[in-house]
Amino acid sequence: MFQVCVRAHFDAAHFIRDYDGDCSNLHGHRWDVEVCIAGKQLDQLGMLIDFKEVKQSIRKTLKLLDHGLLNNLTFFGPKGVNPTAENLAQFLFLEFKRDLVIEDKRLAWVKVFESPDTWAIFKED
Ligand SMILES: Nc1nc2c(c(=O)[nH]1)N=C([C@H](O)[C@H](O)COP(=O)(O)OP(=O)(O)OP(=O)(O)O)CN2
Ligand SMILES: [Zn+2]
Repeated sequence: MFQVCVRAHFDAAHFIRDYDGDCSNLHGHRWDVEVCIAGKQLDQLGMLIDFKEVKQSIRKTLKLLDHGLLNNLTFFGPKGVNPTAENLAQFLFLEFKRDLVIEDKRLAWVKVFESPDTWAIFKED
């Protein structure tokens, strides 16, 4: 089994509703995002998937979030879930899964770093 992973980042603000502490105030992060695709079969070039393909898809999605307020997205709005690293990892997983054409491969996991020392991972069971 191979895994091909790409890292990208974006900057965005958020606040965590009902949080007992500073994180309920509006503040920003540089969010680092890692996306990994898994599969068994390499192509004739020896690639599971071209890094370029993955980067294009990720950059397109992250551009929509860059310099924005995550709480403004419906997913993280008043009727949605809080924009924690965990929920952001799930949100991005669903976005990438919809956008990436990966045929015989699968989206293995998405990792979201809120800081160099703190991160969350979402993957399907
Ligand atoms: N499991 C999670 N815990 C927390 C999340 C999260 O997304 N998932 N988010 C936050 C806040 O967004 C906050 O910005 C980060 O808090 P913290 O790590 O405490 O940040 P500090 O810069 O204050 O860290 P120090 O090391 O204490 O300076 C909170 N928790
Ligand atoms: Zn935060």
